[in-house]
Amino acid sequence: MTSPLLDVRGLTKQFGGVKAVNGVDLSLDEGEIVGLIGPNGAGKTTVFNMLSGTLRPTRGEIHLAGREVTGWRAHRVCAAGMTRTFQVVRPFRSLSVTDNVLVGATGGGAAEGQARSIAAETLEFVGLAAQAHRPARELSLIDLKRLEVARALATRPRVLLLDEVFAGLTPRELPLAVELVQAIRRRGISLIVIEHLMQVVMNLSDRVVVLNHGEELAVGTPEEVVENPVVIEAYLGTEYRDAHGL
Ligand SMILES: Nc1ncnc2c1ncn2[C@@H]1O[C@H](COP(=O)(O)OP(=O)(O)OP(=O)(O)O)[C@@H](O)[C@H]1O
Repeated sequence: MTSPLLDVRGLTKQFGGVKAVNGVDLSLDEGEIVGLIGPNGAGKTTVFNMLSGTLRPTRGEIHLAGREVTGWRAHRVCAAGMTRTFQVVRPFRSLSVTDNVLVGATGGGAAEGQARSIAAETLEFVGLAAQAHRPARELSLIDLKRLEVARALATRPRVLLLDEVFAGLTPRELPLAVELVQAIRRRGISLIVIEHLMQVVMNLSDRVVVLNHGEELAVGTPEEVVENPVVIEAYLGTEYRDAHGL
């Protein structure tokens, strides 16, 4: 049996007396999309912060493509092939769209000339080529989300961690964002997606991991998870069950 691309064991983060994340195991196979869900404060963002190197785990191990990367800083984790987007997008607002993506490309280790071609190709891929020269502050919300994804993609990751990229989008925009994530996977990139919108989680995920109070409450296919009484009780609520005839 081959080992997963990302293999996380016993991941724990303690803030003072609070265990924000407590002994979480997580795996991600090549080409897989895993949905990470759970109530507010469940520990999802803290998991991403530890995986991407912005927070050092209190305990646990993170293995990426066979290498242990536990406690590595973000730029090293990124160079090893894993990067994230942020829930609240934070581009350099006065820089052009292209220059924002160049920051990602050079951060991923590309030299100047190569970074330019990566940036141009990535903007084309996410549908922002026509906006390349505009300052980031002029973009609409969906285009800012595209830019956030482009910045992360330009580092050429094998694993991309998406933190609520769908939040705030209109019902007409959601399918476009879902299609973008599917296109990213078709490029051979594996993804973990934090998401509150169950419609999106159900559409995208091969597997879903449910966190609650920092611990893993359930893991399974989207269908298994939404029918799990423990998940309904802790997160989805009986309204969800009734609305979907479960
Ligand atoms: N830097 C920090 N210092 C202290 N406590 C923190 C810190 N970061 C997060 N926490 C706490 O850790 C817990 C998990 O928070 P986290 O943001 O990871 O949850 P989440 O599942 O991402 O929530 P949301 O869905 O609201 O984004 C919360 O109780 C939060 O208050």
